[in-house]
Formats: sequence, structure tokens, C-alpha cells
Amino acid sequence: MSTSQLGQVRSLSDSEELPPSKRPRTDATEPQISASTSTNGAQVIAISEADILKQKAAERRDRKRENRRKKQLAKLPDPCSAEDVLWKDIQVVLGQDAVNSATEVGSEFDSPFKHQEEVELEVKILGSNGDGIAVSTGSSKPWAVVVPLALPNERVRARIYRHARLHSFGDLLEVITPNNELRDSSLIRCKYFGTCGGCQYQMLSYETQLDFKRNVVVKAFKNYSNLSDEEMPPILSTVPSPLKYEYRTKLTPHFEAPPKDIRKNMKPISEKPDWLKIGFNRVGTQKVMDIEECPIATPVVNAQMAATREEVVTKVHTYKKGVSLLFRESLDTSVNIDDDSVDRLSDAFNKQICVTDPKSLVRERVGDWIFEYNAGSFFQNNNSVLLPLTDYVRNAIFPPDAPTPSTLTHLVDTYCGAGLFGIVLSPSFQKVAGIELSQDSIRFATRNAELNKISKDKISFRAGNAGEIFAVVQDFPADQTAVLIDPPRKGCDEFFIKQLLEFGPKTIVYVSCNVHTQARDVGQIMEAGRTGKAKKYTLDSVRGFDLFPQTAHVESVAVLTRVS
Ligand SMILES: C[S@@+](CC[C@H](N)C(=O)[O-])C[C@H]1O[C@@H](n2cnc3c(N)ncnc32)[C@H](O)[C@@H]1O
Repeated sequence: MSTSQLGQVRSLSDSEELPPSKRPRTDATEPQISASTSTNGAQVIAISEADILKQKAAERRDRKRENRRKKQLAKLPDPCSAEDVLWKDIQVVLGQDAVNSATEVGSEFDSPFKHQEEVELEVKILGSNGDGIAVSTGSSKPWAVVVPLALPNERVRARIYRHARLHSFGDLLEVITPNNELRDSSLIRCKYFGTCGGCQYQMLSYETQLDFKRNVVVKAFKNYSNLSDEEMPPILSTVPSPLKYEYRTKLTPHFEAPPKDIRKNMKPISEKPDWLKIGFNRVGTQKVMDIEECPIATPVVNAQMAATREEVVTKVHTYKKGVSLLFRESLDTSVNIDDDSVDRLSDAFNKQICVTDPKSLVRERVGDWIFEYNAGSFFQNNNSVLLPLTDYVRNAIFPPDAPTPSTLTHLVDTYCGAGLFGIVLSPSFQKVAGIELSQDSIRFATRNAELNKISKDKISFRAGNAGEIFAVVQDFPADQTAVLIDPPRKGCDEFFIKQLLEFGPKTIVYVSCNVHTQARDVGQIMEAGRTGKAKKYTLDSVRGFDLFPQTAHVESVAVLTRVS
């Protein structure tokens, strides 16, 4: 028995005299060593077999945990996800060499910054999500920091609050050196700008906003389409929204239920207490902040929001859960427009109201077209841009300057919602077929076709998965058919693209609220033709549309033509 082993035993039992907080940490994975005195007085250390087995099991558990951790670290974000789009920007800022070296040595999660540390940063680029992406002026370690509301070439101070792979997130505390070519605070129209997470670009001129959005489209096709330079048309300038403010026809602010301790003894109140916040999430958080008005929403929506806020105060003691409110602008639905004697374009018909029940009927005009839908279901939120958008799509399908007249006669409107594109474009086609997953939206699409006096022989809508439409439109001549695609953010699935390519329409117009998945899908359509697996398409044009001024969102329209 060596003295050092004895010493270890001694110090263990000594430590038991200490208060728990001062005792050396005994790892649960260590076998318990017990000291006893033998009959001849010598001390014996006994490690039981059970303890050894326990230790081995614990080591196995540790190894498994470590492997899981390594796998998790190695896992990159899902392609086209918001995290992936950001990760691509981070790599540009840090440079591929720095990213590769950090990955090789496994230091890509070792942030040089502490939680809540205040750091000085230089902003390098504006990320596709609208946040500035900066590097530290003090640390030599390649590490990026994402700072909302910071602009390229600015020096800023930020407080770090979260870490991820080779980057951290920080709250903007101060713009030390502003970029006066871009930043113009006199343009800001909202008192909550900078704290509310809704808008990112109010300090930019509108032209700059459109330029930044074009750049997002350029980057998306570079990162996700896999198209060669020869296959890529120049990305056109972003089409502006006629209204830059007061355009949002829908808002969905929310509020939390009263905290439990307050709810217990709560009586009806008439003045809004401090803890009640009715509004939108604070920038970079899931915490609601109080918003009395939103200047990007229409005046009718703002007026209703003010009235509902007062109502919520008087009823708040009755809520046990948080609530999402809905404000949706509508034309006055009490006017019976099925009656042919009604002049739908008269002032009486055009009175705006705001509905708050998701099941309520909403009525909306797009030019001289009338649409109805349920307040809770999908319809575009910026009415002012819908005529320019549908005109653009029509001109893409029937280019006014084409040397020969178009032969297109049929339109397939996939992901058609309440029938916006199919109905507005219907005069240019002999036949239109639409498909949409929501039964409710299809009920309205059919009603909208009737309201707009389009015959059932000409236009039809069906509920179903978008890819299923191609089996239904077998009688549509592919050479004379245009397919419009307007999917949700996640884009099209494999089944849809396979069916689309088997059908092989002459023209494809792909409208999207997520240019990254759009670029991926367009890339897949083009690749299938390039590799001889399907008919070949050229990408004629890609253009951003600004459906959401003052925010970083961009809609995009890509036009493809079959060449073989
Ligand atoms: C961006 S919206 C476009 C709606 C319509 N084109 C418009 O502009 O009003 C996408 C629509 O796709 C529908 N959708 C989602 N997944 C679908 C699927 N797998 N098949 C068909 N429609 C789907 C949604 O219900 C939603 O109405």
C-alpha cells in the first residue's frame, strides 16, 4: 500500500468534515473506494466489482454523450433554412479559409465573447435576413456577430446574448460611426422602430431598400440554384410597392395572459396595467412589446387595433392563455354584390371596414376584380402591389415585345389560394385550372370565379396536393400551357417537380415569398433538362417584388421557357 494511496483515502474522509460547498467534487463516475483496518492493523483499500462495472457503464455513457455532442456540432443547418441562409453570409464575412481551419481544429463553437459582454464591431455586410453582420475590432479570432439594425461600414457597440457556429448574436447599443451614405434617421416613421422586430429598413431610402432586396435575390440564386453564369439571366431591379407605408391589410398582434399571481385576485379593470403588452415581439426575442399603432398597416387596421386594445384591457382578467389578435381590412361585406344591379365600383361598395374574427368574410378588390375569402385564410397582405404583380406575370407569359404572337391558351394555377392569379389572368386564356390544399380557399376560389362572371367551362379549382393537378389536366396541350407556381415558404416538393417536368409546360412562372427555396427549385427544374432527364428549360428572368416595404422580406418572380 503506497503512502499516496493512503493519503488519498485520508483526504477523502477529512473532506467529509467540511461543509458540503467546500468539499472536493466527487464525480459520480468514480468507483467508491472504501478504507478499512485489517486484523493486523494494516489499512486495506477495497474497490468492489460492482463499482468497477458501474464505472465502465458511466464511461460508456460519457463516450456516447461526447459522440452525440460531436455529431450535433458537425451537423450543419438544413439547406435553405433561415439558419443556413445566415450561415452562408457568415462564411462570406469570415472567409472560407478561416471557416475551414476553425472546423478542422473543432473550435467553431468557442466564442471569444462572454454572455452579455459589450463589444465594438465593424459591420461588413447586410445579411439576407436584414441584420448587419460584423466582426470584432478587438479580437483576432475569426468570429462574426449578427447585429440587427447595423449597416455595412458602420462601427457599432453591441451586447452579446447568444452564440452559434463561428458567430454570436448581439443587441445594438450604439452606432459609433454611422454610414451616412445609407443611414438617414429622419426617414423613420415609427416610434417603435429599433425595438419592435417587425421592420428592419426604415432608416434606409426606399431605393436602397430595393437595392438590398435585389442583392438577396442575387445571393439566393448563387447559393442555392447550382446554375452556371451562362444559365443565369441578370437579376432585374426590384419592383417597388406603390405604397411604402400604410400598405399592410393584415396585422396579428398578440398578448400574454395575466401572470398567475396577478390573475388570482384580479378584478375587471379599465386602465391598461404595465404588465399587459399588446403588440409584436421585441427585436431578436420572443417577448411581446406594447404597440399602439403600426405605420406600415392601413389606417383602417390601425383604427380597429386601437379600439380592440381598449376592449382587451376590460376583459383581460378573463384570459387564462395568451391570445393572437387578427385585424384584416375588408370592403363592407353587408353590400350584396350578387345582385347585378349593384355598381361594384361605386363609393358605397368601396367602404373599408376591419374584421377581427378569423371566420369572418373578407372582401377585397384587385383592380376591377372582386375576391372573397375567410379572414383567417391566406390572401396577399399588400393590396397596392397586386395589380402590378399580376400585370408583371401576364407580361412574362405574353411578352408585349415578342416577335411572334404567343400560342399559349391554357393556364395551370398551382398553390392557387382563393384564385388570385388564375382569375386575374383568365381573360388571356381559354382554360384555367387551379389547385390548392385548403378546401376552404378552394370554396372561395370557386365562388370568386362566379363573382367575377367567369364560366365554369373556362375555369375550375380543386382541393388537393399541388402535384396532383398534372394528372387532371391531361387534356391541356403542354405546348400551349403556362404553369404558375406560388408555393408556401418551404417551396415545392419532389413529387410536384417530377409531375411538372413530366407534363413539360411551355412556360413556367414561379412566384415565391422565399427566394432561397425558389432558387433551389428552379435549379432542380433546369438541372433535369441539362442532364437529359426531362425537357430543357431556359431561365428567362428573375425579379424581386417588394410586397413588404420597410422590412427585409422580398418576393421573387422567375420565368422559365421550355426549349426542347
Ligand atoms: C403563398 S400562398 C399563394 C396563394 C395564392 N397563389 C395567392 O397569391 O393568393 C401558398 C398557398 O399554397 C397552399 N399550399 C400549401 N401547401 C400546398 C400543397 N402541398 N399543395 C397545394 N397547395 C398548397 C397554401 O394553403 C397557400 O394558400
